Amino acid sequence: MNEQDLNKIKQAVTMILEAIGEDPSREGLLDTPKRVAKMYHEVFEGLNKDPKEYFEVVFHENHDEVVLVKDIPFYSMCEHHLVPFFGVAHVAYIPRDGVVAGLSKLARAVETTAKRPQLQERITSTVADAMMEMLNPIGVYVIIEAEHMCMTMRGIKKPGSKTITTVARGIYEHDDVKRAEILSLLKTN
Ligand SMILES: Nc1nc2c(ncn2[C@@H]2O[C@H](COP(=O)(O)OP(=O)(O)OP(=O)(O)O)[C@@H](O)[C@H]2O)c(=O)[nH]1
Ligand SMILES: [Zn+2]
Repeated sequence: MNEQDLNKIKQAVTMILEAIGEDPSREGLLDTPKRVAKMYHEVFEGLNKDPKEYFEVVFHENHDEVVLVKDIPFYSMCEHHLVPFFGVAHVAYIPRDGVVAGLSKLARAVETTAKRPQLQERITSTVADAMMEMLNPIGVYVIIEAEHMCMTMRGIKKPGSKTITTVARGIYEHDDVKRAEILSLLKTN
């Protein structure tokens, strides 16, 4: 985000403050437009990145069973209301021909994908598709559990409600046993 874009956000935030009946020149709000611009720069920085990048470097290891990184925390912004939704992602895949990714890269792909105006379904499928394309694994299974603040603090107001999305690619699309394996691994501590 360049200086011009940051200024656009600052102006917009000043206008919002005016529109809600606040006084943007009072002491507590003086730096708010600048702070919000900085925050948007941070929470939307995934817009400039492609999660596929993280899978450009791979290792070769003779491992042909599941690799699961679970409970990856993430924060995102709902694209309809620009309020947060957050939770955990579980990313599983079965390498093909020993092509494995660094474990942190699975978490990085989730984080980068989440840092945009998003839908939970799209985060789930983007991560799965990036891994399918770059690692050509036997299969990928991504599960995301999240709480949407647009459903808790406003609107329908259902605090505690959780949304779970799953995306299965490759073998996971039609292999119930393989999917059940992941679900049972998610239950273990
Ligand atoms: N599918 C999907 N829907 C989402 C997600 N985040 C928020 N939503 C929904 O997006 C919808 C937007 O609906 P609209 O009717 O256009 O907006 P609204 O009047 O503010 O809707 P309410 O939340 O029902 O008050 C709502 O039903 C939200 O719950 C998401 O990640 N995936
Ligand atoms: Zn929303």
